[in-house]
Amino acid sequence: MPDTPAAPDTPAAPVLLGNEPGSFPHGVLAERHPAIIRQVRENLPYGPDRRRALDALAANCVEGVIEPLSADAPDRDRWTAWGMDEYTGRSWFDVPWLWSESWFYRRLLDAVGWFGPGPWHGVDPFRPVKLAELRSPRTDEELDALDGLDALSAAAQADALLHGSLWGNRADLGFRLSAPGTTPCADTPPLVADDSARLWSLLPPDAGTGTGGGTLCLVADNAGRELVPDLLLLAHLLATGRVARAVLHVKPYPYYVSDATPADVLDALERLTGAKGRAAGYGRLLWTALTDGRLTVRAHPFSCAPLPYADMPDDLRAEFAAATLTVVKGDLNYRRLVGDRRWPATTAFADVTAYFPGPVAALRTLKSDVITGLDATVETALVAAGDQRWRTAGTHALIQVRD
Ligand SMILES: O=P(O)(O)OC[C@H]1O[C@](O)(CO)[C@@H](O)[C@@H]1O
Repeated sequence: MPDTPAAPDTPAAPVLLGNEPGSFPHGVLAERHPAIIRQVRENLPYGPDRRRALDALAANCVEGVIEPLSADAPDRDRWTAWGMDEYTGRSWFDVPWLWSESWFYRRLLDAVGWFGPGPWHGVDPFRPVKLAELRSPRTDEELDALDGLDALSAAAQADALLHGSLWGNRADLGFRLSAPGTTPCADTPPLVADDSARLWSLLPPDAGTGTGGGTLCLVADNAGRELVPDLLLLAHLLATGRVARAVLHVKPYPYYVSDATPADVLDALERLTGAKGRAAGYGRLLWTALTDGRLTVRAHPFSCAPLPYADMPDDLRAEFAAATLTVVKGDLNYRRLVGDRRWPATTAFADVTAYFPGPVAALRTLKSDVITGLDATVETALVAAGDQRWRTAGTHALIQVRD
């Protein structure tokens, strides 16, 4: 399988595995995945066959080994190219953590009958939790707060929407299964890196007016309370002429519990168009932009690949190369962007993303060990403030740009 180093000129750090008891990746494989299966079992009335399959997966993912997809699996060839044969027979804990996690979600879809011919074909096992979040009063509050933006300067409005999209990444349903009630850490500033000025310099107002304006790719992460502010940001960028077109990349199938799929985009859009005030206006703008082609939704198979973006296929590479800026959202996408490795925290973000075919920005709250691009002073302060939970608790965030 491909194993392109994220940055040919930077010595590659070791790839993260899940086989170290007590480590964060080990906890995800040993505890979070079984908890996700229990949640899926409770949230939909699956029949005995599906329940048996879920129980079998619960045992296999903790105690078993990787078993190949069935011969008639529609994506068997793709997974073969992504390393399935190489890892068959190995413990889930002994292969790259990134690979193992993606494999979990792929096998979960088998267990619930997503690909099968039966009644559960195409039914998102995470839909109940996604919808509950989208319909929650918290979402109403966030949409109502948008009307307060009118009192701000244009620059402050843009920053508010950028930060809404950034911190929306904390609303991750899988994450909350094992990190309930995390609160921002008062000891160190919540933003560990802030390249927002560089980001805005790449998207000047009105650069997108006329026919030759720029395209923004936004590689989305979670549905619901992250996707809503992502859409608001896109609407604002289109409305202010900072971009002429936007491409929203989502997952082709349910993944990492709350990751956004095309169906989730429609649900979020409905939430916006059904809202009041500025939110509704943005909803209508996005609806029109979808119909006239200024906004497109992509669900590329590689979006669910268990591999870093350094291994992206040529068609995706060409898309990102043509964009004025690609904004990559969330923790998992960050791991895939820089490579899921034990980088020293001060490793230059520009070095580990040098392979990326165009300007790229990461908007991420920190929910796993991987981190790059920190100033040494920031790292020292974070470490001095206590334990290493700043890396994983979602209390800190970053905006990093490589142009
Ligand atoms: O939704 P996000 O921001 O990608 O976070 C998902 C993260 O949750 C985990 O599943 C566990 O932290 C990570 O593997 C992953 O990076």
